Amino acid sequence: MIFLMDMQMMMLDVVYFMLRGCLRIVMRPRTKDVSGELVLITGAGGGLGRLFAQEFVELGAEVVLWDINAETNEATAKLVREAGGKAHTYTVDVTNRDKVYQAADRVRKDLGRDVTMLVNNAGVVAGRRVMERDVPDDMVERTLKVNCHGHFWVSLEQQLQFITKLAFLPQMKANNHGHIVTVASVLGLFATAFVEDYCASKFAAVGFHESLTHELLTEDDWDGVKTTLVCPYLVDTGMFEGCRIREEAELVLTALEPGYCVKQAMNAILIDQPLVCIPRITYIPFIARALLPWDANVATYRFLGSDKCMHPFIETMKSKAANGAIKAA
Ligand SMILES: NC(=O)C1=CN([C@@H]2O[C@H](COP(=O)(O)OP(=O)(O)OC[C@H]3O[C@@H](n4cnc5c(N)ncnc54)[C@H](OP(=O)(O)O)[C@@H]3O)[C@@H](O)[C@H]2O)C=CC1
Ligand SMILES: CC1=C(/C=C/C(C)=C/C=C/C(C)=C/C=O)C(C)(C)CCC1
Repeated sequence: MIFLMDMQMMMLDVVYFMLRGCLRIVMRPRTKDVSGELVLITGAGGGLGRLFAQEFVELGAEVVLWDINAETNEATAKLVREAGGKAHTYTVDVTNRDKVYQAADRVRKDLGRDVTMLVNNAGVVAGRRVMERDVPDDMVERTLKVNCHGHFWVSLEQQLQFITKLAFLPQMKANNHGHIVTVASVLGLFATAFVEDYCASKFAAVGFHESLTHELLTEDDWDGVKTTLVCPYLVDTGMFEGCRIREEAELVLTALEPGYCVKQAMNAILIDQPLVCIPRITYIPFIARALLPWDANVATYRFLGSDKCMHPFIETMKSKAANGAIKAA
């Protein structure tokens, strides 16, 4: 009897959330206020990280900028300060667990408050063929460490703060709010050829986000801690320079402007949306991957030229390495 009642409730929930999802496409829910939040962004010196910092500051938040590259990180801080915002920079390699914990401690001591929002954005790509042994083993490991393990060290540290709040700081428990943003990729939802290491790291980041989200939902005391998974298609930041699909397909699916990508991600974050694929059309291959037979997906990938989309990217990286623009293996 209880089982049947539970099943009825579950089905009502399913219908309700499906209807709500449809309604949200036409009627945007209210956005939350992030002014006064302390937002930590990893990879803040890079294309998307910098824009995230500027967006949050524009909305009245204070930002803590982490990057392995002190110079680009400072450049982001300068832009933020010029816009009248508050930025605090820390040179941190997110793959170094101990250094991450030390930096988190320093942030807490320096600012006298806890980080309330975290954007796990730092990422790398080798841009060489793993299966051809063009990528040194330590570079494969680095991709996994930055794009996946880093999320653990940075988030766990922040998560521990939330737990500490709940255990030791009842007034903060009453506030019960926070947000963990995982910047993954559409390549964490469906894969393409020649980027095995990158796809593995992004699929792992998606798994990390999903499990964490489920975990936060198991405790009522944590229901104010939100999560958002950001899965962009190719963005014009230079990270995947040269990556191309079939010319005709590019008319529908062009590389994203970094500013557009971050604005879309912010829209999702501000309404506590758990997942956003940018642009929306990329939900189709995500769903198709699960619904269509494998060979049917392969046929569409071939037709769209997405099976070989990384060839020109790898060639670009090779010539960059040959010109000394990036470090060769
Ligand atoms: N560009 C694209 O097409 C897409 C990107 N993404 C994801 O978006 C995120 C941002 O990418 P994007 O802005 O384009 O890339 P960028 O290379 O411009 O930015 C990444 C930043 O992360 C920093 N970083 C690298 N390793 C570490 C580390 N160990 N610790 C701390 N910081 C580190 C980089 O420093 P340095 O420059 O010194 O390496 C850089 O400043 C990444 O996670 C990426 O995977 C997702 C979909 C598409
Ligand atoms: C595989 C694939 C496609 C191409 C995807 C590409 C080219 C993604 C590039 C993503 C990048 C660079 C992400 C970085 O994190 C299409 C055309 C959507 C069709 C479905 C299958």
